[in-house]
Amino acid sequence: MDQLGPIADAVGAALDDLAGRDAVARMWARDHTLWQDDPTEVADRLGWLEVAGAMATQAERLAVFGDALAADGIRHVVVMGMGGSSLFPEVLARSFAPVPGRPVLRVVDTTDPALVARLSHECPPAETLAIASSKSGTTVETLSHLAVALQDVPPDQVVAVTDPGTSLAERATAEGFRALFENPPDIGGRYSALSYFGLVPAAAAGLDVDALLASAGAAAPALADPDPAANPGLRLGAALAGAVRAGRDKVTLVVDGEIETIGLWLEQLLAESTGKHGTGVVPVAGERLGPPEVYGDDRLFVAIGEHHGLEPLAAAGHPLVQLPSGGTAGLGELVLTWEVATALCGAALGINPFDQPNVAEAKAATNEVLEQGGSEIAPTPLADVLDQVGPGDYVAIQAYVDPEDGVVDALEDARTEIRDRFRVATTLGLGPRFLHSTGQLHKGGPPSGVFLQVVGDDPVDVAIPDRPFGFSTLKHAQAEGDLRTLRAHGLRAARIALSDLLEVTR
Ligand SMILES: O=P(O)(O)OC[C@H]1O[C@](O)(CO)[C@@H](O)[C@@H]1O
Repeated sequence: MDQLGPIADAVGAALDDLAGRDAVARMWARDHTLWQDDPTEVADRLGWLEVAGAMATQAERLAVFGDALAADGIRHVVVMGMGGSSLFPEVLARSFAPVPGRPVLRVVDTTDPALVARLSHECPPAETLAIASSKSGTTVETLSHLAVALQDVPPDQVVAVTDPGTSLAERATAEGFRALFENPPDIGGRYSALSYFGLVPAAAAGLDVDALLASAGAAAPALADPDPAANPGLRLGAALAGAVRAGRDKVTLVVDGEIETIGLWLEQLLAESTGKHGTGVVPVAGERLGPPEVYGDDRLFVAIGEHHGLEPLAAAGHPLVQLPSGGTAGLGELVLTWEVATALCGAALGINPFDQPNVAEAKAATNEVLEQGGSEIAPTPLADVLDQVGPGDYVAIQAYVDPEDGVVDALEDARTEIRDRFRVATTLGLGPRFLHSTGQLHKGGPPSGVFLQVVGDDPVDVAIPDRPFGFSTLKHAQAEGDLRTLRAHGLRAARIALSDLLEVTR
């Protein structure tokens, strides 16, 4: 049962507003004026509403594709993509046990050279299928990984998932890739989980695509119901918008262990969709659950599944929304419910939940650094930055490190310590993944972020074919470019020495 407490009035107002504008019906009718008069990046971004049904007609093709991989001796499937093109495959890889006799699914969405170097040892080229996933077909990380893969893997072990007509689609045909899956172009990256972007990796790993789609399909009628009592997406969207309006914009996700990594996907959906024009939901994913006294009065807790430790939070006056968890069997429903909620939250907040107006800035700054050469950035003492943290802020650790290194756990400890000491929300994003997820919110959302950037050293580098720089240079340029962009927005952002940040727990 939801316990909305201090945000109940604001949630009621959001529900009234959405009902008054006939929001649910207009959304399903693909009426872009629900969000803005200009149809650009709205009218052509609503294909996710019905994609589960459309994809059901492709289930046979996907099954044939998956069966053939196993028969051809493929043991590893590596998805190369960023943000919306890779995070749902990451959820699949981490939520489902490998299917016996089928390839193991893995995702690469980092420019950390240590991981890139390891990957080619851990996934022998003769047994590996590489999937290049990019809506635009132009994302530098994805194209760099593809270039590395093509050094060792023959084109008939490479697949492209992209929009029709992109340069990646042209390459798939010209270079004889094993398959090209052209995605419906009216679906934005972060809403693409139930399209080819999620389903091709699922089929390759031998997962039950039909079940995933059926779970979403079964949820659709309720999600189209204008009655909030019947529509969990409408209730959730109003709760998110009401929380933002009531100053509780730190939406803290507490997720069922089996599908824990859905938090990563939800983070990018919420942050990139709502974090703009100075407002938005600040999703807090993967933060350890604590006692009431470590939280400020800027939180809304959203729990998926049953958890110990929530009742004391509600009793202490923190608003709580509880959603059932269907585990892996309910993933399709969960995805569609949150997409509906996010789209309606955007309508209630008066923003377009389908664009990402600030993402290009950091990309441009990275290119500038690559062209002009990087600079030596002297680390700022952590204490100097933490001195600036106050109530209502959030501290975002942005770590350009090897995602599989133990340092990530140590950073989680540092994160918890900062949360407990300052009673502020904390996030931990791995670079450059977060640039395609929370990066939009950091720059365009509420200016309450305090950004701690750490950049791991690279004992080895990996060259990127056909580029004048390797992964290490790219990683450092991405970090520097983002730091410049955050500072250009007047935000509190600093490079911190990794050792200094880890010291915080001692
Ligand atoms: O699928 P693409 O075009 O490679 O883009 C990857 C990601 O980059 C972003 O455009 C923004 O960083 C996301 O919205 C998107 O999911």
